[in-house]
Amino acid sequence: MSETTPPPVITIDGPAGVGKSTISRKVAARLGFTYLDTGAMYRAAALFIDRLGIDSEDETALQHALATVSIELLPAPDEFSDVEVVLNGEKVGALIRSPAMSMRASQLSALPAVRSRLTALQQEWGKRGALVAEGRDTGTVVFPRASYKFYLDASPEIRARRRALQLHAKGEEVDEKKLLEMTIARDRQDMERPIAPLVRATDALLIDTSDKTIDDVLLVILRVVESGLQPG
Ligand SMILES: Nc1ncnc2c1ncn2[C@@H]1O[C@H](COP(=O)(O)OP(=O)(O)O)[C@@H](O)[C@H]1O
Ligand SMILES: Nc1ccn([C@@H]2O[C@H](COP(=O)(O)OP(=O)(O)O)[C@@H](O)[C@H]2O)c(=O)n1
Repeated sequence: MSETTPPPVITIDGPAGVGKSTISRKVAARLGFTYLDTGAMYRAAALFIDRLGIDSEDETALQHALATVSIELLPAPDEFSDVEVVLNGEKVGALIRSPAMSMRASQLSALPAVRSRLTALQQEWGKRGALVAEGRDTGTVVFPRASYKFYLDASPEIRARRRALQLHAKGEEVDEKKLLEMTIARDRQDMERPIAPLVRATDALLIDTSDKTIDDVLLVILRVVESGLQPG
């Protein structure tokens, strides 16, 4: 029996607010790949669990509930917008993007039942076509054999500032000091969890975006991908 080659996958991981979504959307648009926002799936799962009021310690109840949950990602209308997230038929985009939901998603994403279900759903996406996947563990756990892997980084201060500007542009009130504290706390939580922690894959290219524009970062990634230099 002949094995078919899986579609190509590019992974882009990194801490909160570093530019993963912005860059991934652009890379996907340039290459004609599908953009997979795995963080949006963790956010939707957190909302789902909280709405049901499941005890997060109850692994069996979590597994049972998550077995049938439907989390769809609809393509963003343009390369500047977030993907629309449909949770069991309901559009929940506006509900899952708040700083409070970011923290909640981070807490619940440490649970084994949540990780195993979402990882499986993400790997299904990988079978359907070429992907740019972004999150925390896309290069380490979800797609360890990805064709190209990138890890974006920048100081917490720079990331909190970018996030503050982003929320401000949406007309939201922002306490930048609090945002910085939350960014640091969330990174620590994501990096210190035992399962699929945020860590650079040994074969991922590290890009420090602190002094780079969005276009600079895009160019670095496209150069690597188009030159075919990074082995999968
Ligand atoms: N290199 C960069 N320079 C300046 N701003 C950036 C850069 N990369 C991303 N941004 C901005 O930072 C904010 C957060 O980016 P986003 O892509 O949402 O991060 P993430 O998906 O990693 O949380 C957005 O407003 C985005 O436009
Ligand atoms: N592959 C992923 C993606 C997100 N997550 C979790 O989901 C949370 C929200 O992810 P996100 O990518 O939407 O967050 P931002 O980086 O956009 O702020 C993270 O803080 C992680 O705890 C994860 O555990 N694994």
